Amino acid sequence: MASRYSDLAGQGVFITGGGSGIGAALVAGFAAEDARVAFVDIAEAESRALVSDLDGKVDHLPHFIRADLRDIAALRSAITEAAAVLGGIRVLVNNAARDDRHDLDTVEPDYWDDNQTVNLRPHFFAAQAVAPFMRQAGGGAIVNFSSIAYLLNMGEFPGYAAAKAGIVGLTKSLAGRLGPEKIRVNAILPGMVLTERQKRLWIDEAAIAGGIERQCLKRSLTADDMVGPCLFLASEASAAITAQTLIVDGGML
Ligand SMILES: NC(=O)c1ccc[n+]([C@@H]2O[C@H](COP(=O)([O-])OP(=O)(O)OC[C@H]3O[C@@H](n4cnc5c(N)ncnc54)[C@H](O)[C@@H]3O)[C@@H](O)[C@H]2O)c1
Repeated sequence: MASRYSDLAGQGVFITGGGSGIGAALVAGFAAEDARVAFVDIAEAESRALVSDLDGKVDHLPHFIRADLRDIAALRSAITEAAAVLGGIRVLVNNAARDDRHDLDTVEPDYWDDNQTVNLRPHFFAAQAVAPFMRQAGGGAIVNFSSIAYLLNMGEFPGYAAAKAGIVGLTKSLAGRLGPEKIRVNAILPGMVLTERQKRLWIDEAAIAGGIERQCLKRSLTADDMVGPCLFLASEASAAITAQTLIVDGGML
């Protein structure tokens, strides 16, 4: 892939949930810009396969760290390790999530807490942990993955939807706090993106057809469709953009 954002070359980039789905496309996309990438995931086999697959194709081979984002100590230690390996961190992409379906009538407090511990809490603590490295670098960019799902009144995942709405509030608050230090914070709201997990668990042919029917663009979105918008928000091409949400849904909303 031709380099589109040359200022990203050599920059340290930390991505959560980079082992599969959109995260894997982001790892490959930043690496293709010659960025130095580290990513965390719990999916070890997929993460190691991704690194092997990129071997020989990119200048800086991405660095995988196994870490469960529910464990904040492990997340902090992964960010410290990444900064040492990459020579600093200038970009954070909070991508990981778990969109498990759950029913209003049966959710218990433990489930709710665990859901937020994956879908919202790490976003704050990753930002807190990368901020010192971004200050050292003279600035940085944080991209948080939210979702259009919280705008669609979907009843099957209230905890996930609440977290995705929370990410937008978090994005705006962090942008206010970190803007004076030249750290920009924005959110991407993907639409229906056909990752392997989505196809395996939730999206059948009828759902795909229904989604395309609602979109202006009459094709399915792929993980690669999220890469350009994320590179843009990470790069100096968007130097004056912060506290914003970018909807990437093929025109569904
Ligand atoms: N796919 C879509 O249609 C869609 C739509 C809207 C928003 N999004 C958002 O885009 C982002 C990526 O979505 P995706 O579809 O690629 O998801 P995915 O489930 O395919 O991948 C998420 C990755 O995060 C990892 N992960 C999950 N829990 C983790 C944990 N506790 N610790 C470390 N890693 C963990 C998984 O192993 C996986 O590699 C998410 O924030 C999601 O909410 C996706």
